[in-house]
Amino acid sequence: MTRQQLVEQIRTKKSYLIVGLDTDITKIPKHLLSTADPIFEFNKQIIDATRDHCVGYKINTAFYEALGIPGWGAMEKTAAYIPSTHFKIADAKRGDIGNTSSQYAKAFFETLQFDAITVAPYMGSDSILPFLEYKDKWTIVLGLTSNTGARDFELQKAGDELLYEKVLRTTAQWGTADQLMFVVGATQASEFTNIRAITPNHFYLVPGVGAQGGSLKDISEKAMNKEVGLLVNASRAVIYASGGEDFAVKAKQIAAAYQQEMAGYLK
Ligand SMILES: O=C(O)c1cc(=O)[nH]c(=O)n1[C@@H]1O[C@H](COP(=O)(O)O)[C@@H](O)[C@H]1O
Repeated sequence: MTRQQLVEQIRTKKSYLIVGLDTDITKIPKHLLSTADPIFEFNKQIIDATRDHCVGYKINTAFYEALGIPGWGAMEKTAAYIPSTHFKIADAKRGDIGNTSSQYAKAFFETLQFDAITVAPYMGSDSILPFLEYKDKWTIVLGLTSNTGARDFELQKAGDELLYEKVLRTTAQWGTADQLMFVVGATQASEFTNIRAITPNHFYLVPGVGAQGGSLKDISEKAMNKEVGLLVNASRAVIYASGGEDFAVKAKQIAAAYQQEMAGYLK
């Protein structure tokens, strides 16, 4: 999906919501456990219920990998079920020596046909460049993450700047804003203005609203650019809005509420 298509979809729907499919077999409603593929069945109903309110889905691969082959199967089926109109993110946080990253890129961009993948920048340029060779796909580099551990490295000084600032400035040179995004945690409000100043044109994938307590208002007011430039993810707050048989109805209500709030922030 091109940047222009993404922006158009956001403008049309008045939403920059990404629904996170962090589907945990221990948290899905019990009545689904007797179906042939409970994880896929849950995702399918969540997608059907929320698709009008969001612009994409983020599959957190950990929840699928944890289940072995059945989990991988559910991920493949879910990825194929996501409508082609929607942005499809593999939240896999990969990155390794070059020839290994090439295989990760092939797995997620070609075999599973995701539009985007999250990658960790710690190993440097040769670990990221194989993803960026796919010019029509999106590489989403961890910038400033939402977790408390962001203080351990990302918010430490690296010379005369913070490590995350160095990551943003350096990786922004490796690809264009048409193929590179950054993860910016919604919980890191004090840094939003600075981050936008360093990377004025990039899209951000913003996790951390909902269950982690980040503010949709803060990120929207401080980091939106003229092309919106934000994809805000909510996982648990949407998909586990109810643990009962009405889970999809409740997920739709929460997704619609995010959409409505987002519509108010769009310039
Ligand atoms: O890359 C991510 O998506 C990510 C980066 C980050 O800094 N923080 C973060 O929470 N995430 C992911 O975003 C999702 C957040 O889930 P909820 O807190 O349930 O909305 C999970 O899939 C996390 O793995």
